Parts: sequence; C-alpha cells; structure tokens
Amino acid sequence: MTTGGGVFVTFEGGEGVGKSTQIRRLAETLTRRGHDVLVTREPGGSPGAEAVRHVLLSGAAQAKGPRFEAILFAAARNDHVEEVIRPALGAGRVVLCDRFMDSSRVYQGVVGGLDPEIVVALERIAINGLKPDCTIIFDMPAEEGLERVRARAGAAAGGQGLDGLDRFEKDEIELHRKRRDGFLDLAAEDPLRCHVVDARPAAGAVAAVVLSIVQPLLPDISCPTADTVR
Ligand SMILES: Nc1ncnc2c1ncn2[C@@H]1O[C@H](COP(=O)(O)OP(=O)(O)OP(=O)(O)O)[C@@H](O)[C@H]1O
Ligand SMILES: Cc1cn([C@H]2C[C@H](O)[C@@H](COP(=O)(O)O)O2)c(=O)[nH]c1=O
Repeated sequence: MTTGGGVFVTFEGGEGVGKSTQIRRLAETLTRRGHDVLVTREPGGSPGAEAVRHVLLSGAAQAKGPRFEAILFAAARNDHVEEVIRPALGAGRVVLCDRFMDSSRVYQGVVGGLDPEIVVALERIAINGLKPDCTIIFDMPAEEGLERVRARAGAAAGGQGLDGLDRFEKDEIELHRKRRDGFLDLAAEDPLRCHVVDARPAAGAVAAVVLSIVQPLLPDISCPTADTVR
C-alpha cells in the first residue's frame, strides 16, 4: 500500500475504452460504502497541469516532436503528483486517476518512438517514487474505441458533425492499434500491478469486474477501529 495508508489506482488504455465511465461508477460505489475517494486525471489534475493539458491536447506542441511533448507530460505529472496525489494518499484517500505513467510509456515511448532512456529518466523525475498500487488496463479493438469517441464528440456537438477530436485521437488507426498492443505488453511485463479488463461488455458488467479487482486493496472500513470506539 502507498505511504500514508491511501490506495492509488490508475486506469489506462486506448481512446474511448471507457476509463472515465468506469472511474465515475467506481467512485460512486466506493463513496457510498464510506471510502474517501479522489477522482483525478492526466494530463491535468492540478491547476498547473490542467494548463499544460490544454497545450498538449490542442496540438500546439505537436510540431516540436515527441521529446518536447514528453517533457510537458512529465512536468504536468510531477506537479499533479506533488500537489494533489501524494497529499491525498497521505490523508488516507482512495485516488482514482484517469491515465498516468503507463500512457507516457506507450504513447511517447513504445509507439511515439522516444529514446527509452529519456522515457525512463522523465518518468523517474515525474513520479518521484510514487507508483500506482494497481493499474486497470481496459482493452478493446482500437476501431471500436474510436467509434465510441466519435459518437461522444458528435453528441457533444449536438449532432452537427464537428469532429471534436483531440491531437492524439486524430492519429492514424495504425498508431491506435500499436498503442493497444503496447498496453497489453506492459501488462504482461508487470502482472502483479496491471490487470487487463475486456472493455467491450456493457458498462455495468465492466464495473463489476473493476470492483472485484480494486476491492481487495481497500482498507476495511466496516468496523470502527479501537481508537474511534469510546
Ligand atoms: N461499456 C460501454 N459500452 C458502450 N459504450 C460505452 C461503454 N463505456 C463507455 N461508453 C461510452 O463510450 C464513450 C467513451 O467513454 P469514456 O469517455 O468513458 O471513455 P474514455 O476511455 O474515458 O475516453 P478517452 O480515451 O477519450 O478519455 C462515452 O460516450 C461513453 O458513454
Ligand atoms: C497522460 C498521458 C496522456 N496522453 C494522451 C492520451 C490521450 O490521447 C490524451 C488524454 O486524453 P483523455 O481524453 O483524457 O484520455 O493524452 C499521452 O500521450 N501521454 C500521457 O502521458
């Protein structure tokens, strides 16, 4: 368990696999059961990192290349870790984070083509020793995830056909397929931390699988501890 008694769970995968949907459902379930839950995301999660998110997802940094983007992701991550995640874990909270270091390993590293030594060095600086207790990797064919993303963007635009996609969502389908493979490879390399979950079933069925993975990591809050009983 992470320092301070909190539990740090990250959610990863390609575009449109249902990370936000599942985090929202899990947070509702855990909160109802009495856990103190923090939902956060990357890039972003702290005021400084949210500003960097806009630069990255708008595509403003793309022309500078993967190294420049990777440095921005790392700077945003370090701010998020030190300003938000570490304090929350120190306070014993359950932190549910939409993407974290594995997205950098896959998007900028394995698929982005960044020198592995740079990926490792940036990760070390960014996370400063803080690793997830558990990582859920949602898996589905890249085409199906992108269909969900396009449907979501279309609905948000009131069905007016605006593409509404961010810098990474707009990439070629072959890159999305490689990202899926990259996440599966990471999961195979670190099976104690990473759990691959089939993202295709209905949201309720996926949520049940996610809960079964996270539940054993949580502190038992069913009985009062000795020092709360007077
Ligand atoms: N199990 C599911 N079955 C069908 N549709 C789903 C399922 N889960 C999520 N969706 C829908 O798919 C779309 C994408 O879901 P969501 O935003 O949760 O994915 P995401 O992984 O967070 O996306 P992104 O990669 O863009 O952050 C949403 O419109 C959501 O309602
Ligand atoms: C943390 C992180 C993210 N990315 C990419 C992956 C996604 O395309 C976007 C984030 O958008 P989302 O809708 O919030 O999932 O950013 C990345 O390339 N590297 C990273 O470290």
